[in-house]
Order: sequence, then C-alpha cells, then structure tokens
Amino acid sequence: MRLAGVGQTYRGRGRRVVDALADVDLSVAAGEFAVIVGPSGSGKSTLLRIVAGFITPSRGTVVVNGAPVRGPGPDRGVVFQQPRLFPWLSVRRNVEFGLRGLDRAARRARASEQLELVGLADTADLRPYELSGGMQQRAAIARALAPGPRILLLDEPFAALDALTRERMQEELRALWQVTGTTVIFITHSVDEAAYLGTRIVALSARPGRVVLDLASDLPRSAEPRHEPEFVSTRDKVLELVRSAAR
Ligand SMILES: Nc1ncnc2c1ncn2[C@@H]1O[C@H](COP(=O)(O)OP(=O)(O)OP(=O)(O)O)[C@@H](O)[C@H]1O
Repeated sequence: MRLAGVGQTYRGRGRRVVDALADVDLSVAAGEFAVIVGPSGSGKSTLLRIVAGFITPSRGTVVVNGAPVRGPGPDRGVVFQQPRLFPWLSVRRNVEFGLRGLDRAARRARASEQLELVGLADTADLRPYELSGGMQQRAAIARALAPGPRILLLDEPFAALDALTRERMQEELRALWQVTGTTVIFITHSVDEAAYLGTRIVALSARPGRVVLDLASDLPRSAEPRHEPEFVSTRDKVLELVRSAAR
C-alpha cells in the first residue's frame, strides 16, 4: 500500500473548508502491522477511508497491491469502532454477507472457518444483540476477513470496549495477524495501543495531519510485553512526538 502526496480538503456547506490531511507519503509493506496514531481530528479516519476507497483524496495517489485505488474492493476489509453487524441476521449470516460470489456450501464453510478463528464457533446461530461488545467486534473482524483481503483496515476497533476486553482483543488481533499474514492498518488515538500492537508506528500531527513519526517496532513478545523496557521506550518516544505535534 502506498500513499504519495495525499491531501484531503473537505468543503462543507457555505464557505467551511477543512484541511484534514496534508501531503502524506506512506508505504506499508505486505505483512506489516502498521498503527496510525494521532490526536483527535488529525485525519486518521480520513486516511483509512481513502485507503478503503470510500473517498477519493483531493490530492495525491493511492496504490494498493500495485493498482490505483478507485473504490472499495474485496482486497481490503474494513472494521469500524462500532461493529455494524446486521441485527436481523445470525452471526454466521453476517460473516457470510461479504461472500456473495461463492455457492451456499462454500460460503458456509468459509464462515465457519472464520468464526472458529475468532473463537465464535459456538455462537454462530445467535443474533448480534445476544453477544457482548467484544464478541460483536470479533464477529465484525471475522466478516472483514472472510473474503480473504490482502489488507485489513481497522478504525479504532476497540475504543468502545472496557479496558480488560480491549487488552484481550489486542492480543487476539496480534495472533490473528500472525496466522493470516494479512497486512494490518490500525487506527487509534491511544499511544499505548500503538506501542503494543504495531510493527510500525506512524504518528500524525494535529490538523492538517502530516506524518511526524514513522518508527519500526519489534517488541519482545514475552508473557508481559507491556513490562518490557522496549515497550516503555517506544511508548514514550511516540507520546513525546504526538504531544509536541499536537501543540
Ligand atoms: N465528511 C466530512 N466533511 C467535512 N469535514 C470532515 C468530514 N470528515 C471529517 N472531517 C473533518 O476532517 C478533520 C479530520 O477528521 P478525521 O475524522 O479524519 O480525524 P480523526 O483523526 O480520525 O479524528 P478522531 O480521532 O476524533 O476520530 C476533522 O476536522 C473533521 O471535522
């Protein structure tokens, strides 16, 4: 995935103009777990929506898997802060939703595989509202992964969860990333989350968002990675830059 000179200016009603992103150059290699962190309003969601193909940027080019992005596609799966599951469909049917090209048996098999992967095999026939928030978000991740995207885009997926569930989900997502080999682009405003998850941490400045830090990170995955000195030093480095860029 490569962004070159990407800028986004929103033109609202009347003369309201918002410069959300300015001149972003960013390459994410296949298999990376890239976390984009920045203060509120730094254009993180805008950047994700551009890569997803939901919006065409005002300036610059976006290339995914060697082809320019012209809209959403099955090569990119998206997970939002709210799970956005269809309440009238079972969990299984929600996961099958993005698999319309396949026949019924193949859809079912693929959905079962994904539900197994996220630990929801036993709840496949329930409706989303019968699941906890963390389980709903796992179902949303299974739905996004079901078509086998090359890139998984997540926009603050754990922000609405309680602290313990959030930590568990972070660990599960790391494990999923390791088994699937999917490239991950993860948006957060939490510096801790960025330092914990990313193999690559990209920090954006306050509006308009510009890249102010692009750091490779290789935390030792011990029993308590958050207690490792590497975690603390990465977090402090990111925090300092995000703070000074927000001023
Ligand atoms: N569709 C839109 N029309 C007009 N302005 C918009 C639109 N979407 C976003 N903006 C503005 O662009 C700026 C960047 O928004 P964006 O949601 O990308 O930032 P963010 O870093 O994800 O913020 P947060 O962490 O608060 O979610 C904000 O000032 C926002 O008000």
